Amino acid sequence: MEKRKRTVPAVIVIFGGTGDLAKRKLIPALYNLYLDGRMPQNFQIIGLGRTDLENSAYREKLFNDLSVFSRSGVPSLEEWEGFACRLYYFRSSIESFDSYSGLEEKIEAAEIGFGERSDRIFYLSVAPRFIAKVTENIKLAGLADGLDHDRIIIEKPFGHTKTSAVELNELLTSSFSEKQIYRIDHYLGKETVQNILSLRFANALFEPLWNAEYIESVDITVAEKIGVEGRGSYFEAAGALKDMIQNHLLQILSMVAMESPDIIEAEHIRDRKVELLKAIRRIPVEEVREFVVRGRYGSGTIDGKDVVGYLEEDGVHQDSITETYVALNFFIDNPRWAGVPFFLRTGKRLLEKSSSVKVNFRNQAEGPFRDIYGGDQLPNRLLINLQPGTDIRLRLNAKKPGVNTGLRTAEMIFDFGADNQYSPEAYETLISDMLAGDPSLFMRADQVNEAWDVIMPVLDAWSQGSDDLLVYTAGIAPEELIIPHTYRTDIDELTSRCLQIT
Ligand SMILES: NC(=O)C1=CN([C@@H]2O[C@H](COP(=O)(O)OP(=O)(O)OC[C@H]3O[C@@H](n4cnc5c(N)ncnc54)[C@H](OP(=O)(O)O)[C@@H]3O)[C@@H](O)[C@H]2O)C=CC1
Ligand SMILES: O=C1O[C@H](COP(=O)(O)O)[C@@H](O)[C@H](O)[C@H]1O
Repeated sequence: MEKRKRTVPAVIVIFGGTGDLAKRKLIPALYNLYLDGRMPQNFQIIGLGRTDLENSAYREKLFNDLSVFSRSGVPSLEEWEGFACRLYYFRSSIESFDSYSGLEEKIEAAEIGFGERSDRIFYLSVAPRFIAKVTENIKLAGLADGLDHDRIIIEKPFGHTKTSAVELNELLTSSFSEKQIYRIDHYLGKETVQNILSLRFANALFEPLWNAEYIESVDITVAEKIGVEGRGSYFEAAGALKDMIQNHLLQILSMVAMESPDIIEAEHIRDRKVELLKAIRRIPVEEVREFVVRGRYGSGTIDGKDVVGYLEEDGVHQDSITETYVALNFFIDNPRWAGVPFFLRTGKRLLEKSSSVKVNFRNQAEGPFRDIYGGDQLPNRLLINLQPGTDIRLRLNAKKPGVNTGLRTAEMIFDFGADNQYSPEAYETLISDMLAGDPSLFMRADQVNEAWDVIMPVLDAWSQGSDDLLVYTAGIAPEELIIPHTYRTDIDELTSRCLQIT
């Protein structure tokens, strides 16, 4: 790991400094960057919320949160004190313009201590409905100037439809330049997701085969064990399609399927991703039920413990039609992928946490081994485990040992974690890049808009009725969940999938 002390001071204002994301991801990421010597020499963090807290109580709360959520475990008192003395709380309402002059005083006080103007970073870790108001107030109060050193970070979901995302982008770009806006998709900060591009484009092995001639289908799965974890009211308005597919899974799909960028540089990569998103065939609204399946978890058992169904979660309406599982079958209309089904699925309250990409190569049953192929032999498959496992497994057919011509399947395994001693959390990578002014791993406006365009027909179809919403038992294995009937393939475990949704 390269350690660099940044020389320009920074004030980081976290709108939503008392929220779930701040406690579980943002503060741990900032603390670990501090431990790793990757924060600026001078910095201050100002957490903002309505909760009544003194600085000391805020620090104490974050110490307790860090102890639970940080990859570095319980902070040592010495290291914590070095960090905590740069941590402040500002109680205020983000909707009231008056509170922004108080915030300005806090920022300026920090800058007086630094002896110079700092980079001012505004992290909007608040519900999407606040984003327009907060950015407007930051601008009106003159907290940020038009130069690149002041930045605004926007959490997902970015908008709630394509139209609202376009409007939000227009509003943001009327106050800030594109270089100042960092739209987060934390999956892009994951090492294993970034490695998809290295695997594809730094190896002569895969790229010549990475097309419809050799690949039969691609599965992208993000399975979660957790439920909505107290975020019921947020999830009610989102659902798995907007919460996961519109952003994380479409970004993974873009990296798996995009054309090669000329060089590994932000704009080149983003251009190729946008082209890919544009090439995804839009599912006609009247065909959505054939290509998309949705479900909601009922009660069940996970790790031997009973868990409640989605409808019993706090903040969820009794007549909710929100989906916690979705599976879609996409096609990509370009020469590379003609006719290859891409199958994306994600769900909460499944048997285990497991995210992967499976690239299923075509069957070689017609080759010279045709008489002995079959039985235990399976087509080649590249399995890219993204989390929590972080390995890449290439399934091969090899000679059976002994005096015969038989075949057996074998696996070549590369364990991404084994040689990777420094393994930052996604938010560490993203915050560090943002502090350095590097937008490569952030979403450009046109990427966000295209991703919405891909899912809009599904939202439109779902707005017409919900009798296709199925209920599954919490704790079920993802393979046992129903998939769109358009997704047909002969390959191994998919054939054993059965309908378990009741
Ligand atoms: N939590 C997660 O795992 C993830 C969250 N996100 C996104 O991050 C953002 C934040 O989510 P999350 O932390 O879960 O949300 P929470 O509901 O946990 O937190 C909301 C925060 O906003 C503050 N807030 C709400 N209203 C006001 C107001 N009027 N004035 C001042 N502060 C206010 C709350 O402060 P207080 O309660 O003190 O008033 C609290 O700090 C959302 O956009 C979400 O979609 C994205 C990915 C994952
Ligand atoms: O953005 C989100 O992601 C998490 C899953 O993130 P992971 O890094 O743990 O895979 C998901 O639980 C949450 O609902 C969603 O908003």
